[in-house]
Amino acid sequence: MAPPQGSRAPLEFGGPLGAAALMLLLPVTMFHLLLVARSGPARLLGPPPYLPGLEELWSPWALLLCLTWLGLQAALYLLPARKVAEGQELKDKSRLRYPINGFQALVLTALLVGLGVSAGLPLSALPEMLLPLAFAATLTAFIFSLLLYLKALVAPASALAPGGNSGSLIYDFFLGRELNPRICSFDFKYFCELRPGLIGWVLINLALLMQEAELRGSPSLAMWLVNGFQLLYVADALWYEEAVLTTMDIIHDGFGFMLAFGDLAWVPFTYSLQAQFLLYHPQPLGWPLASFICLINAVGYYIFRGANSQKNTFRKNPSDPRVADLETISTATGRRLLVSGWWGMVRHPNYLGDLIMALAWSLPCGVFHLLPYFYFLYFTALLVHREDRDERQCLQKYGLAWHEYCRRVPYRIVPYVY
Ligand SMILES: NC(=O)C1=CN([C@@H]2O[C@H](COP(=O)(O)OP(=O)(O)OC[C@H]3O[C@@H](n4cnc5c(N)ncnc54)[C@H](OP(=O)(O)O)[C@@H]3O)[C@@H](O)[C@H]2O)C=CC1
Ligand SMILES: CC(C)CCC[C@@H](C)[C@H]1CC=C2C3=C(CC[C@@]21C)[C@@]1(C)CC[C@H](O)C[C@@H]1CC3
Repeated sequence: MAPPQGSRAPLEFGGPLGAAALMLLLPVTMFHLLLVARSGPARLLGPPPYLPGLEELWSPWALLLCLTWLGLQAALYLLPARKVAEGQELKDKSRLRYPINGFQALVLTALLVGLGVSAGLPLSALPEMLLPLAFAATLTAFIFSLLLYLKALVAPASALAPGGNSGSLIYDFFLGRELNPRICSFDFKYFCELRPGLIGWVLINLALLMQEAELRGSPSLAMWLVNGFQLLYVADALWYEEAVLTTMDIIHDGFGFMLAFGDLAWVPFTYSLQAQFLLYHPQPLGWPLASFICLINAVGYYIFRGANSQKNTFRKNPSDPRVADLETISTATGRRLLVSGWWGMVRHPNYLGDLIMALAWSLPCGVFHLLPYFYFLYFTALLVHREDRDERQCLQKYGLAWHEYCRRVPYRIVPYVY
């Protein structure tokens, strides 16, 4: 299939071969983690305890649950929003509108789940269903990506993403062809990025906490910490939902298998790994160490939130008194770049904060297993790669001014290290 004119971009993720490998590797890794988390030795690098048969993976009930969850989140997305935000300018100079009601969806989901549990909904049975649920979510993501690929075939050229239209079927299916696939005002990518996966992640964490309470009389301190930290992270993402409109996922990447699988399966089933590990491998944790871990998470959150808010405030209104005194450099596009404050310390201070939090989420699981540190390791790789992609895009956008920024702020993520 010929690529549409004018939309050639350098291939990422190792081209079609890399995309094919990732499409296999990502689901295999997710199932591996789900299996080893519940096994005795819980070895990240060892073989899985056994290979599950199709009868253990496939359950029509799990698929029904998965689709009901998506339906519920879609219904909450369609409720009246406190605000409707405009996205970045598109190729055709138009701007899309997005409802800002993600936090409301989180609160309403919590109320519904609370009502359900008090009426006898067996939430603590969810951990037993993680394998078939993950399988159903993977299947859903695959079929959904296929439909998105087909939808893109009839989309106008102006609706296509810069990156996912190479002409290679595998590569484009993986990266996604259409930038903002929508039906009427329902934006699939924006919906998936923040709602079903992130809220599903905290729901799975809660179910694991409840099962631990059933098994051992009460949830452990380690389980409380992991639940609390990750709930804060998800609530923050939904509270500052508008900020996602300026991420490269929304502005640059198409919606294909990578994001569909990432949002619907990878996030809920692998980001809940620490809580899964703790259910099967309880870890003693005293208050002094717990307080120290809370401090690490607080430092990470302070940097993460401070950096993200500073940039978002500056991008919305550079004369805002909170950012007006910061030093900046001008670029040929008319937009300026911050060179003092958080963004003068390293070029991605928000990634640094995020990584510190990732470490704090693993520490309650002790230091004798590598498995709960998977998220930290994977996330380091993801952010280093993401940072590299972002730098290339910024260089393209800002040219010489970006070189000047790199000269003034030489470190990327960790001061004096990287
Ligand atoms: N938990 C998870 O799995 C993931 C979490 N994240 C988190 O999501 C958040 C968003 O991350 P992400 O979308 O990658 O990128 P960023 O929020 O870091 O945004 C990068 C953009 O910021 C702008 N920018 C860069 N430097 C400056 C500067 N000095 N002054 C002003 N603007 C600048 C540029 O865009 P422009 O100039 O066009 O505004 C650049 O493209 C982060 O906190 C990250 O840690 C991200 C990925 C996965
Ligand atoms: C599994 C693949 C290799 C990659 C999948 C990537 C996705 C899981 C992530 C891509 C960007 C994401 C962002 C977030 C969650 C993970 C994904 C979807 C946040 C919503 C997390 C909370 C932050 O506050 C904002 C993030 C934006 C990017």
